[in-house]
Amino acid sequence: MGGLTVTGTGDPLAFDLITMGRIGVDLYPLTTGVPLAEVETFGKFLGGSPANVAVAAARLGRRVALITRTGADPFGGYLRSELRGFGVDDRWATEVAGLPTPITFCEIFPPDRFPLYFYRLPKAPDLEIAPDEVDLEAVRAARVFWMTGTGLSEEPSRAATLTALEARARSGTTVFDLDWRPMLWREKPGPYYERALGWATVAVGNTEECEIATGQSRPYEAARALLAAGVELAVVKRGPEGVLAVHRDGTVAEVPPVAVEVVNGLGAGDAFGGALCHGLLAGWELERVVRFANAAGAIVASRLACSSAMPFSGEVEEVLGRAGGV
Ligand SMILES: Nc1ncnc2c1ncn2[C@@H]1O[C@H](COP(=O)(O)OP(=O)(O)O)[C@@H](O)[C@H]1O
Ligand SMILES: O=C(O)C[C@@H](O)[C@H](O)C(=O)COP(=O)(O)O
Repeated sequence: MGGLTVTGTGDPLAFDLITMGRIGVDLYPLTTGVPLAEVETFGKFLGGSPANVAVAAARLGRRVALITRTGADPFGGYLRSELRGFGVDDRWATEVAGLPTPITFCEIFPPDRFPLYFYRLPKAPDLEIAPDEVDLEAVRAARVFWMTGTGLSEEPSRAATLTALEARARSGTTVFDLDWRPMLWREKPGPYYERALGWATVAVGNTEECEIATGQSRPYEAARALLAAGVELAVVKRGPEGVLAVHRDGTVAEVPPVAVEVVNGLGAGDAFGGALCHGLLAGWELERVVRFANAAGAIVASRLACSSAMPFSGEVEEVLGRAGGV
């Protein structure tokens, strides 16, 4: 099977990747294995899954922008400055008056328990992205467009996300990150996930997210159900068990995990996502794309932070070399 081709409009100013959705400040304990009630020192990081994916791809040398909203407050300013520092274009990371920039705490209990606590009330500014504010020309021109399940949880973000998807009309590579954060939903996600799947060419999710999207949680069944829902490539992230990717043309890549000592599993999925975009943009064979993303995910699982922990290409290649990768 040949490489996976990402087509674009040929516009030299087009972004390699535009991600759309939430951003926030991650306030993560600087001590691990300690309950939140007893933590005394926290680190402040740019967070929010699609923001992390944008940072991950920028670290790998891609031209990236993020469509999001922050509060009109000092944390909003901090996030824009961080985006620029990470090399992510912040022109569409604008402010919403009257809503605070969200913050997210977590607890870190390695190797496999990392509960998240979202502070997004009364409403997260990123859910205020409106359809008429989205630069559809830029969205259409981007070689890869990435949106998330959480962006579908409330209006007007839901309409804006679906408008962006429809504008792409399945051209280029359009990724639906099945990203399921149940505490951020007040409705059943099924109908909205189904509509988004109809516009996506790639679906990525962990087994729980695949079950929400398709009713199937076993990797092969889930991948088949995602393909049946319309995508060309189904990617099932399996945490410490690695990854399964199945392409509509019959190509399968099943990759075991890279062994690491886990510090904080949060952010692994986003590292994986940014690296997946990078590999698809590079036109690599599916096996190489998935191995690269798998290694990027493992690297971030071995680090405390999410955004600032995203690996550079050389770091991923080094891990692949040690693991005997392709
Ligand atoms: N403990 C781990 N050891 C090795 N690789 C991991 C580990 N956790 C995650 N990864 C890698 O990162 C990918 C994404 O992590 P996962 O936890 O499945 O996603 P999410 O954070 O979205 O739930 C996995 O498919 C795997 O490639
Ligand atoms: O946006 C979130 O869901 C939480 C983020 O703030 C955080 O950076 C994170 O947990 C990312 O984790 P992942 O989606 O599991 O990679």
